[in-house]
Amino acid sequence: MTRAIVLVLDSFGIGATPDAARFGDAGADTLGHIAAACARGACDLPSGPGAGRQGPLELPNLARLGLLHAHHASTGNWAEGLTLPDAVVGAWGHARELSSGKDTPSGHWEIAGVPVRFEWGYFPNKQQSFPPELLEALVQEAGLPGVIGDCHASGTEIITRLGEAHVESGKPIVYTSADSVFQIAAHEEAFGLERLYSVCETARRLLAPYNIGRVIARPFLGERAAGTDAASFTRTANRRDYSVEPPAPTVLQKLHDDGGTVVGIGKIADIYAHCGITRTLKASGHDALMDATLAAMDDTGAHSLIMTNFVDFDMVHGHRRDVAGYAAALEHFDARLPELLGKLQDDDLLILTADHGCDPTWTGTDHTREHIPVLALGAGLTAGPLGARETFADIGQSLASHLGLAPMDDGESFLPSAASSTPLSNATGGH
Ligand SMILES: O=P(O)(O)O[C@H]1O[C@H](CO)[C@@H](O)[C@H]1O
Ligand SMILES: [Mn+2]
Ligand SMILES: [Mn+2]
Repeated sequence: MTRAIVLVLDSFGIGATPDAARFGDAGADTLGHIAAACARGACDLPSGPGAGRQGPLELPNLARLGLLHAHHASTGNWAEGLTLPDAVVGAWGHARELSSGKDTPSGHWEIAGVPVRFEWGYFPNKQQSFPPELLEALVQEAGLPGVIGDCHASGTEIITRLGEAHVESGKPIVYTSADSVFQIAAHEEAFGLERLYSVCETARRLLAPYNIGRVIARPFLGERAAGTDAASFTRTANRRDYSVEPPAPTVLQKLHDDGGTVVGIGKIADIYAHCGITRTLKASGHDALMDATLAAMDDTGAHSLIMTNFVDFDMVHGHRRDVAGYAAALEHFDARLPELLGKLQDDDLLILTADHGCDPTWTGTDHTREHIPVLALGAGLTAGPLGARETFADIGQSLASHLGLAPMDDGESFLPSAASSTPLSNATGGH
């Protein structure tokens, strides 16, 4: 009953990579800087989302899997204020990225054994970011009255700034970031959700010559409150990503082609451009994503991969530079981990990891080039260090080995060559 469960904590970096300076990210450390802010009392949340969180960061279950040791190996520092576990039960390490970008598809594809060795196209951070001929073609082919935006922006800031102009004019808001991305924001009701998706599909087609990784639909709702100047626009859960296909078959594709089952939860199917996905479970919010993961563990049989992307760390907290919210989300995720550990079966391999960093204390609103944690349990692994991994693809190679697939072209497996028969129930103390 060989299964693998991969949880991607989107943007949960554990310290800058050796090449971070090239990205302006030398010194970035998502976990370390959140921990430091919590330790100095800067992340107390008396009310609102995450209410009740206060003081030093507490991640006892992730710490037992080796998170703090992995962060220490990555940065040379112990994350401030966290309690070291009595015993580490997992195999832990940190990995650097071979891919040229620090974006979500690159990170996920490399985790699945396929690094991105080519350079993506990017749009410059200047007044008019997009080529005029591209926007003209989009307006023409999608039958739009025009577009507004045309710049680098944070998605929440730009709808606050331009939401009303969009609703009044019917012109969608187009913007980008340090990622290889073309994002389109539009009001779900005033503009229409299906119409927004259709405009995104047109954009996806027109962007082919520009080598852009993703088009993202960013629907929102809200209005200007009557009699005031305050407009409140909020993004909805109906975001949709239109990624190009991975440059080579990922371990998901290989498992799928081998007759296995690949369950993609949350954004996973979109990120892999629906390549190699057997079943998609959509869910919004970390609780629903965790619930869907637990349900999938209950009803997914042998020769399978369950992969979940926990997007709110990145989308709701990292890009918003919301340090306290990120801390609360981590603690909430940690508190739910025992439920998942309790469902592991003896032949399961569990991997917790990330796809890039998004240090909420860093300048700007973009991702940060960081090591990712590699926390693994099962498949004959013994508790202890996996060392500094040269590529995220070591995860994909380990998955291929665990699932009995032909080796991937990249990456080195960290599983013991002949998996020992140490049952998971012994390693986790009964979980
Ligand atoms: O600011 P928002 O719209 O959340 O966008 C962020 O999310 C996108 C995907 O990670 C990135 O391109 C970044 O710009
Ligand atoms: Mn991401
Ligand atoms: Mn992001």
